[in-house]
Amino acid sequence: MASDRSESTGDSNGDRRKVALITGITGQDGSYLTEFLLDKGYEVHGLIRRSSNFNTQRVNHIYIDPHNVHKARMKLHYADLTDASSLRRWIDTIQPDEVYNLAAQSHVAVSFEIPDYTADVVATGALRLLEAVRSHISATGRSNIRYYQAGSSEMFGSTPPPQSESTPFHPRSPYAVSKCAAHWYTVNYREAYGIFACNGILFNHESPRRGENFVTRKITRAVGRIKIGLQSKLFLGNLQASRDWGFAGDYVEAMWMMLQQEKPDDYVVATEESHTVEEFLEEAFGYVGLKWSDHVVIDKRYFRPTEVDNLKGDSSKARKVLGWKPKVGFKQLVKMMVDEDVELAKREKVLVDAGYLAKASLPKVEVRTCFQLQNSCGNVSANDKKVVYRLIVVYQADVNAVVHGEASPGVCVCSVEDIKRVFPSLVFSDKKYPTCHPDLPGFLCPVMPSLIGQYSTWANVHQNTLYFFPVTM
Ligand SMILES: C[C@H]1O[C@H](OP(=O)(O)OP(=O)(O)OC[C@H]2O[C@@H](n3cnc4c(=O)[nH]c(N)nc43)[C@H](O)[C@@H]2O)[C@@H](O)[C@@H](O)C1=O
Repeated sequence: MASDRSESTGDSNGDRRKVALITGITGQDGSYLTEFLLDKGYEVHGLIRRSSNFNTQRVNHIYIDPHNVHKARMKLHYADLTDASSLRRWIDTIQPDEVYNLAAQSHVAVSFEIPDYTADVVATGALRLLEAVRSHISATGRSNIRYYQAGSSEMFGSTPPPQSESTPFHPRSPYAVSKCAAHWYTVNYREAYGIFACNGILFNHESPRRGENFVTRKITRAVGRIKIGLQSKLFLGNLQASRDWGFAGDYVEAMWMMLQQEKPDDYVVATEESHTVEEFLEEAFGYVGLKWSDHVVIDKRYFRPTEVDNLKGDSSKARKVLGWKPKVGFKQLVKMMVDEDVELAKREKVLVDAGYLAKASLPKVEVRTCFQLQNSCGNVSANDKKVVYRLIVVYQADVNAVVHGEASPGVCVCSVEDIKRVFPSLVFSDKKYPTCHPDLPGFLCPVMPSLIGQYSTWANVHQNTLYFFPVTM
């Protein structure tokens, strides 16, 4: 994996290539920036974290066997923002012209769960990298090295829009506080040591490569799977939060532009348009002819202890000084993501239909009527016209993942259609297992929460078992 820069830093004319070092190269932005820099003729080195699973999916299409030194202009090295010695060693070895610090624990909600780690990587990690650059310059005299720090609109937090470079920060999560620290470390190293260091304050930027637990991708993945019949419900948190969503491919160009200026500075990068999560839903589901309200269920677990309500950037400085502007608008971005995720769902469907995905992710399912449960509603006759039957699934996390597109164990109530979609091989006999009343509304019948509370405490309710319960109308 490792190599130094001396093997391949010249192009075919013998001119020295520019060399970039990227932390976070395996992420969404890292992959787009790598493609962008390779197109510009750079040699790109990426620092990656050791993981027992391969985590390089987003750059695999760029990777060329490093034994082919003339072609392999992207190289990967093991390092970690929590390991100062690895950062200094790779900067000394690679001798980059430009350093892009894109690595982070970047999930805002997760930062409430692992605040210490988030601060270590996002805040102190940036400090370690700046310090590695500073000490490298001091040891080698290579003072032309340029540093880019990935800042975030989350730093503005509760400060009302529009937000520009002069808007005060009011961070609302451990992630955002850590990004503020990284921002000010960068300013301080610029002022204290004269390092060419820039902060890009990027508003939300999305793409088909976005991680699947950020809200836009979570929505477009679900739209694809719902459209293809692999999923029926989507669980989300606060739909009223508003974000300025742009296309990640456009934003990496702004990062590079900042480092090509005469003087280092800080820039807001944004589309200057803001939409709520609900508007994103409307656009994404509407694009494939679905109604989001038929599928979305609000789940409190996705609400954050402190929310950022409204982000809308003022990127006039970047537009004026850098000459940057976004090429992809909101509708085009949603369309691009949904199109890709419908294709992805089609590929998943092939595996499900061939029995491969189902084998891996679905346990065997048993079907029972409530009459088979001890002390249950055996006194209700299946022929009683006042009684309609609901299907209750008691399931494990992996079945749940298919039913809901989420992953937590529990009890859920769904329609027979949902169950048929999830378990296509189940045979439903009207005689043996009565189906739901056709007029029964929606997904969760109003009487069902009490039933769930009642039955889920039963000792003899089995996992991976479908139960029919009678509901008196
Ligand atoms: C610029 C900034 O951009 C990103 O941070 P984010 O804005 O928190 O992004 P997100 O997609 O996680 O949430 C957007 C909004 O959507 C709401 N929301 C509702 N329901 C769900 C939900 O189910 N999941 C998620 N993730 N969010 C949900 C959630 O409460 C929030 O208001 C990161 O790249 C970050 O690294 C960064 O720097």
